[in-house]
Amino acid sequence: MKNKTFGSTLIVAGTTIGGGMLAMPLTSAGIGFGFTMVLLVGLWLLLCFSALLFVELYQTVDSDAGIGTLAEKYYGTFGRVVSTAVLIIFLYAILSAYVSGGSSLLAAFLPTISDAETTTRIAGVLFTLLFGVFVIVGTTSVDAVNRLLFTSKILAFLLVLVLLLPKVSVENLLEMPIDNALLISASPIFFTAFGFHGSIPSLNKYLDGNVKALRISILVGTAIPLVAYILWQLATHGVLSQTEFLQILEKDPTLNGLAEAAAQITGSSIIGAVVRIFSALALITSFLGVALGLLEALDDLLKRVNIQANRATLGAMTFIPPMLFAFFYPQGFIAALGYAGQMFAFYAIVLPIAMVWKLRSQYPTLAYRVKGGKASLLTALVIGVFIVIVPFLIEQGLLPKVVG
Ligand SMILES: N[C@@H](Cc1ccccc1)C(=O)O
Repeated sequence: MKNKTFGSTLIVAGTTIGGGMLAMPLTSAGIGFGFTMVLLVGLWLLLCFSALLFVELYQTVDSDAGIGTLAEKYYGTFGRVVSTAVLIIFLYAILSAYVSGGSSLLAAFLPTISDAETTTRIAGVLFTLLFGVFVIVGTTSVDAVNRLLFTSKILAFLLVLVLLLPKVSVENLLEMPIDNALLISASPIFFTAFGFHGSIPSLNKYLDGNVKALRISILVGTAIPLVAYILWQLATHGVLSQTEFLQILEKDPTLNGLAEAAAQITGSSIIGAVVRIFSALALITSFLGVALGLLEALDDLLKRVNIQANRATLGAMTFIPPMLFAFFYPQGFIAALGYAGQMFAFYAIVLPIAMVWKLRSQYPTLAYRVKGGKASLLTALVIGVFIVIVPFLIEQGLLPKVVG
């Protein structure tokens, strides 16, 4: 595959732009466009910074090391166990969510087999097999199919923008938050929307530990979602007034509600279909990146206990649990997803900061070091930990509720 840096950039962007993007406009309905921009840029900085910390860390280990191996290097067996558990549970939970989303999408195109539930289960197996194969074959094949799917996703998105942007009114964009605290309540959703960090080890391996290439992939690969999110918020906030937006939320606080409203306002009958195509592609490209990260996290774990599993076995371990979960115990992964923000914040913010803290005293002269010194490490840590607490504050009634 030619130009792996380009491919890796698209895998970062493809994994990042997923379900989070679809939830964002509903979550920020009461915030107004201006303040939503502040949230977007701030969280992009935070998550891009933490991803670059992994680049710094990878200078000190083999290019095929997983996050567990990194954690063991700096925090011993305890580090390995905690980070592996958190990472794997998180990736299983969101992969289950993607399998379940993918199965209902695909089921709509299949004839009914026996009954609706069986059809959905069969669709889930087909969906997983269809896209899982690329993951099992390897990063090169994920790169190839992701280029195609990501390009289609961007085209669908551009079409949505073409339909919506002419209807944007500046007045809508200038609306202020109905409650400033909503900005904080919305932060966990925006935070995970910039997530892709479980896939960094796979990409580092794919790029043979090339620091510059990984850095570029992360910088450009997260800048693409930032631009897409800004345009998406511009379109949705600009087309709907805050009152209209909040009314939709009361009626149907899902993507369907949003697509419906957009269809009414633009008078376009195809917008609903285009939004749905876009969301299917968002789901598939995220599925690919997350599954790749999970497969290699399992590989890293097995190697540690001296088991050399081939990719087919790793594939079975990656895909069978989410399928079973999605079909037989959906409550289980929904419960796990409830803690997605916390698990994600742990392995994507707290863990790399803790590791880099040690790394900088052990290796003071490494070629690449993320700018900002201790002050930015501490600031990122405080913000990361605070975001973890937000859902609890909402539960306690100390912060207003948002949809997401
Ligand atoms: N950013 C992804 C979610 C995700 C978070 C963390 C890692 C991988 C994926 C989405 O919006 O759907």
